[in-house]
Amino acid sequence: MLSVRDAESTILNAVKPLDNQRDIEYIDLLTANGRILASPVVSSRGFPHWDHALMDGYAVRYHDVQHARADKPVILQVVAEIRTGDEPSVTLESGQAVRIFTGAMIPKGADTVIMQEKTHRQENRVLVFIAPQSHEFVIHQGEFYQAGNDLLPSGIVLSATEIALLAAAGREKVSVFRNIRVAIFSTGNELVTLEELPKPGQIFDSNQYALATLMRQLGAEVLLLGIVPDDPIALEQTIDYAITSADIVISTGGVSVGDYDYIYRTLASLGATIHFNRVKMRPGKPLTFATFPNEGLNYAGIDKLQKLYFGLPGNPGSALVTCWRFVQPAVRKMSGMARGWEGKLLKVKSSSELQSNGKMETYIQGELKLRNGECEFHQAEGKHSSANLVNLAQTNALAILPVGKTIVHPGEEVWTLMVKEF
Ligand SMILES: Nc1nc2c(c(=O)[nH]1)N[C@H]1C(S)=C(S)[C@@H](COP(=O)(O)OP(=O)(O)OC[C@H]3O[C@@H](n4cnc5c(N)ncnc54)[C@H](O)[C@@H]3O)O[C@H]1N2
Ligand code: MOO
Ligand SMILES: [Mg+2]
Repeated sequence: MLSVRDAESTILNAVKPLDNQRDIEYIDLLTANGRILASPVVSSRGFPHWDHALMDGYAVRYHDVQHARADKPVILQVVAEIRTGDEPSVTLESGQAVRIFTGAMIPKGADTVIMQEKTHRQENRVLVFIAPQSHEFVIHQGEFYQAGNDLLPSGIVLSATEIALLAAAGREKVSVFRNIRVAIFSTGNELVTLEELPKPGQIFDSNQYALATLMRQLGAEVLLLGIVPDDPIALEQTIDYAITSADIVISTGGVSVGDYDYIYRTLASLGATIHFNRVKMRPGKPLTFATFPNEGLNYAGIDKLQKLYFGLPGNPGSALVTCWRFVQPAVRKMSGMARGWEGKLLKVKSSSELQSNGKMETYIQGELKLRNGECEFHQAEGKHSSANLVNLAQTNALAILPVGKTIVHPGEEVWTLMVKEF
């Protein structure tokens, strides 16, 4: 059986990122939050654009004021005022000062700004009571960034700070990767939609809701294909449609060894390359991963990518854990993110005793909590079963017990996978 690490590398090796020429959109800056930059942004202006003042005060020549003292102020002639936004028309001569404001351009001849609190104004003269540092409160053109270099690299996720920088560079529109398209369906004769009333033996389909939510959080465009019965023909039709309509297909159920678990057989009959159908982990052992070559598929714009198929186990806990552990990194990589696809792993103290049979890499549901500024893992209190969605509702992290590890004592450190912000 494949280890979790090998399963992960098999998946990530199969993922080809979107193409930075073909798979792009040019969008308004205000709609770019969470999108991934498809090409580096270069600015033709440096940051800051001009030498400017960092304080309200007086622009001076350092040489004139270097010996100023409280008991021996230097007196300068105020020859002009430069308001923020004005282009200076004066050149400062020795013995002169210019009234200046935060953000205003420094006039030629000046090299230093003195805060107005350190001065005293007498009509058109200013008394300077303290010697500044040379170049104090002046920021120079290009000191943050020099024109022509990469201002932002491609492959980064845009958020408020990058969007602000793009605005500062005058970019109204930005080139980003298109959204990944993910098709999702549930399999199982026992499943009903939320509009139906479950008869004895039937349950509502919750997996599509879980997976659609997780995929949308990653910015994917979700195509919900509904509930498919445990029937090879219906499954074949759905999978065939799904792989021509999306970049990634996720199904739940039907991947174990039961007589009505048809996913493996259906994938094989459709000519998929099945990379694995068992992983040494709990929950999630029957996870199935396959790829479909791109030939013969003609969905406009996405026909050249290899399609990925994730057959997640039907148990709600297994479906979520395998999605967090494997599907999310794959989606991030395909989306064009340059790095940081893998889940966020955090080593913390466990406040609970954690147990495993030691045979499988075990993922234990629970919560990361801050206590006295330190992060701790608390095991979820309900019954631990991959069928227990109630337990999962407050889970924000999974503690990971590697193969061979049977117990983690309270106070001992354990690796956790963060699955929700907290
Ligand atoms: N003899 C064996 N039996 C099972 C094994 C095994 O190794 N030998 N593995 C177990 C493991 S581990 C898991 S996980 C499940 C996986 O089963 P399947 O992927 O085949 O899923 P189903 O049989 O279709 O369903 C399992 C379970 O999950 C419920 N389910 C399914 N879909 C949904 C949904 N969309 N929403 C909510 N709940 C769902 C379903 O009703 C079943 O209770 O197999 C074990 N068996
Ligand atoms: O390991 Mo299955 O994935 O019980 O739940
Ligand atoms: Mg089954």
